[in-house]
Amino acid sequence: MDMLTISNLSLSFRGLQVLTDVSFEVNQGELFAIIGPNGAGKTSILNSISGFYRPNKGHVYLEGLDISRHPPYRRAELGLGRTFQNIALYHGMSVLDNIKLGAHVHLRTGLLSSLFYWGRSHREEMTLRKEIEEDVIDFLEIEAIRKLPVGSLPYGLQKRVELARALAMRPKILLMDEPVAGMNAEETEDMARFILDIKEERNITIVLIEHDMKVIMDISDRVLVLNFGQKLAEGSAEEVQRHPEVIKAYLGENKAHDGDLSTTAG
Ligand SMILES: Nc1ncnc2c1ncn2[C@@H]1O[C@H](COP(=O)(O)OP(=O)(O)OP(=O)(O)O)[C@@H](O)[C@H]1O
Repeated sequence: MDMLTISNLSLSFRGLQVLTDVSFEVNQGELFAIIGPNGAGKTSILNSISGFYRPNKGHVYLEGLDISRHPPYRRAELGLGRTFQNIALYHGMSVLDNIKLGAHVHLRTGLLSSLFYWGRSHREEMTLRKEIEEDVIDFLEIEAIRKLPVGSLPYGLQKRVELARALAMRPKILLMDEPVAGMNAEETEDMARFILDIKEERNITIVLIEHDMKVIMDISDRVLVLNFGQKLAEGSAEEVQRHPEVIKAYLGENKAHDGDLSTTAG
């Protein structure tokens, strides 16, 4: 079964058509990239998947379950994790406290049961919390900065902390909006390696928006190309790179005259 199915999604804002009949599937364990020119609707797709936007038409299925009407917090509980284009962290708080905000999604006991069974549930919660935090901190190699305020860290590390918080939610699928935007070459390389590790070692499905074509070529299994809110092409990075419509729309018309123009599904 697909991890994520997007079926005939259409979205508009006050007459502005942002997405038109977009459909695609993401397989379990896959790294699926969405690319396209500025304003093509990439972030709007992520927002529709995570529930921040309500599409006018279409459905979103997570492991076959129709979550189209679920609010964002419910989708997060079901395993949808998310990182943002602009870092969404509490800058005055420590790295560890920011990560804790992610881990709390998975605490089993609600407030009421905590009042009745405080001793046991509290201990369980603390153990679970600690396990998740330690695991994520270790995995992303941020042990040395755990006590520092996020605002004092260089940009690349802040992005890594944001990723840590998303992982602390134990997602089945992680939506990432431009994870390497604004990073220098070394930070980009580190982040690309962590994204691959998340997929390969943790078996987490990833949907990624990115403008950095080298990163796309290096790490993605499949690529969807959007243009003016519509699907233009879908295939391997190699395939979409050679697709004439993609070259025309996205990579620059001049390239349409070199090389192989063999096509893939559109
Ligand atoms: N909340 C909103 N209200 C009104 N218009 C919106 C809203 N969100 C997105 N749009 C519009 O939808 C279109 C697609 O925007 P979106 O951010 O999804 O594109 P994008 O492909 O992610 O662009 P970029 O690569 O520049 O981030 C744009 O014209 C944008 O102005």
